Amino acid sequence: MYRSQDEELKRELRRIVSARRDELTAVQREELSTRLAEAVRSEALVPLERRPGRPLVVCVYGAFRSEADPSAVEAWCRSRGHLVVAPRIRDDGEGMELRLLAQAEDWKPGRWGVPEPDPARTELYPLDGPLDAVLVPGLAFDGYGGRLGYGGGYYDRLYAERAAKLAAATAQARATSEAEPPSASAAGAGSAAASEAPGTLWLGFAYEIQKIDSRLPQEPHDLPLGGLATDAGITWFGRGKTDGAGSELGTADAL
Ligand SMILES: Nc1nc2c(c(=O)[nH]1)N(C=O)[C@@H](CNc1ccc(C(=O)N[C@@H](CCC(=O)O)C(=O)O)cc1)CN2
Ligand SMILES: Nc1ncnc2c1ncn2[C@@H]1O[C@H](COP(=O)(O)OP(=O)(O)OP(=O)(O)O)[C@@H](O)[C@H]1O
Repeated sequence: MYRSQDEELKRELRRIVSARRDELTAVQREELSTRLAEAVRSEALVPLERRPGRPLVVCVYGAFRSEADPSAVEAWCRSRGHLVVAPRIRDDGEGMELRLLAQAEDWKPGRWGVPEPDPARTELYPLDGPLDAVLVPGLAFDGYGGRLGYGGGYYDRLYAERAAKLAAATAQARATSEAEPPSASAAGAGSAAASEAPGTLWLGFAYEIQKIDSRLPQEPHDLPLGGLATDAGITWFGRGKTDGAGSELGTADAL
């Protein structure tokens, strides 16, 4: 079967970087994940706390295989009264939904053993609801916003579905406000777009050893990361890296 050069390269990189990650011992993974969580807290979330007049909403994931573990970020968010959400692969397998994780016990192993919010214990969170930061897992990252995942395209689709919903909500709010100016009721049912929430920070979350020097192949459907957090700190990737929820974020000076 025909396979493009990029697909071949991605396959090879997935193999190399996951092997490198698998070499970390459990103790090393824990130490590096602690450092990573500290970087995310101090360089991204604490600055974001200055922004909304509401608790932050932060999307984490449950680590599997030898992934960097965001559970310290999760615990910190709860201790500050912020909301924690996480993605779950929908029953149709075609995409992901977000669910509100009220407590650390709400995880359970899902498809492929990937931890996900237990659908029996957690509430759905609207895809176009306020979302301040999304920690994005991956196998390999470059220093230019490129990301390589397991190849399901799940995070790319989550980004695209949210952006489409936000765009629809914005169009709806605009149509309503044109119909009945300048009524406050035109704000449009509490969606992030209508409430003019600043954009969502899509932040890669990985060990420094997952960063590669060369540029990863990029495709139009790849989600635009605002930054990459590693145990060595956060690299920011310029402006306009949001899902369309409002003003741009993802540069340190925009925070
Ligand atoms: N913690 C975590 N959660 C996540 C992701 C992730 O990378 N990390 N994902 C990021 O998108 C999604 C899950 N994506 C995954 C995609 C493939 C496989 C997997 O095991 N694939 C098999 C091959 C399966 C096949 O080809 O049929 C394999 O690699 O052996 C696992 C997770 C959603 N949740
Ligand atoms: N917005 C989208 N709508 C439909 N399909 C998509 C979308 N984005 C990505 N895909 C599909 O997902 C597949 C995998 O994409 P890619 O190789 O970029 O995954 P990945 O980013 O490595 O994986 P993941 O996000 O699951 O970690 C591609 O075949 C692509 O067509």
